[in-house]
Amino acid sequence: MIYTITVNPSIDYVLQLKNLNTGEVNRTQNDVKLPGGKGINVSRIMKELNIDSTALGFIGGATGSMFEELLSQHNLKTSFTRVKEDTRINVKINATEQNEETEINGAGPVISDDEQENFMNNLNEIGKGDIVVMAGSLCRNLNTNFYLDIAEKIQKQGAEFIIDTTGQALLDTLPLHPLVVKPNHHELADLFKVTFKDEQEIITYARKLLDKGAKHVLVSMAGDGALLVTKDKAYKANAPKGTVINSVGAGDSMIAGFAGTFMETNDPIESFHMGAACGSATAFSQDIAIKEKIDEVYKEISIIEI
Ligand SMILES: Nc1ncnc2c1ncn2[C@@H]1O[C@H](COP(=O)(O)OP(=O)(O)O)[C@@H](O)[C@H]1O
Ligand SMILES: O=P(O)(O)OC[C@H]1O[C@](O)(COP(=O)(O)O)[C@@H](O)[C@@H]1O
Repeated sequence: MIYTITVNPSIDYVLQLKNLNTGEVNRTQNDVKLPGGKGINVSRIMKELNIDSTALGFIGGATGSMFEELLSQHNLKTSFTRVKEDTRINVKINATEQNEETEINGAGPVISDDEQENFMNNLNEIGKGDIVVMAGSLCRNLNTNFYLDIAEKIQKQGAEFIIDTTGQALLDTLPLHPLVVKPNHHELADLFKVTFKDEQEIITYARKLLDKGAKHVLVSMAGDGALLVTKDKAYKANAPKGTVINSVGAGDSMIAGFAGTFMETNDPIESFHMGAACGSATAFSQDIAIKEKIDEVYKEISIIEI
């Protein structure tokens, strides 16, 4: 079984307007509320790929109830830990004529010690053969060790893990050998406080994550595609041409496609192909991609060794 952990889920409030003028009143042409958060998006893509997963995380308050209602139509297996404070609302602004996406993500609720303990106890059922995907930011008061504590616990119970987060929280878990990490190229540059001149430099820094313990490193590069880097080889997936509608969740979709396919095939290149297809298919969709779109985009992607 795959478990996804979204410590800090969100209601994604996606606003579409022609132009965003800061400091003025702006009116939307279209707006939708989606159940968001990185692990949630991973579970949703897995569902499209017909792979079973259980979504875990903290939800709370009236926004938490709304989140559950929004999620209910997706028929995911969930086992959330209820908390007192409100689930956050993340604002995503798509300015279509400016061709610009602006995101404002909330810090999330404060999680009490008891709530943290309930969450940890909920992980006791995870065991051998399971894969745990931990994704997204931590709620405002959680210690940066929180992911490390989870990784240590579920590894002792026999499970593998994948982590999609940034900064020190990511670096700390590398010695425990995550199955996959997927920084985007900006996050990878921030990790090492560098600026990349070209893809070869990206590959060099991706290999540093392998050296620190990651089993596979994907580097996503939005409209420029993605890289899969191994100790002695590197592969590139193209980003097919298409109309970008809402790229929120593209990275999560890539992880879901990679992890789900890897669990079934153990083949990193095929998994990379499916990951890239899921990422682009989501960028070309209003919401997280559906199966038909993923299949269509899959045919437009080639993986080449570089
Ligand atoms: N504009 C786009 N056109 C085509 N594919 C895209 C586009 N944006 C994202 N993708 C695909 O989705 C993947 C993940 O997107 P990216 O934006 O890099 O991740 P994140 O959301 O984590 O920053 C990319 O590597 C690419 O394969
Ligand atoms: O936990 P974070 O880093 O604040 O990100 C949360 C946001 O990430 C998303 O899961 C989208 O992630 P990506 O665009 O990086 O794939 C949104 O649904 C959510 O609002």
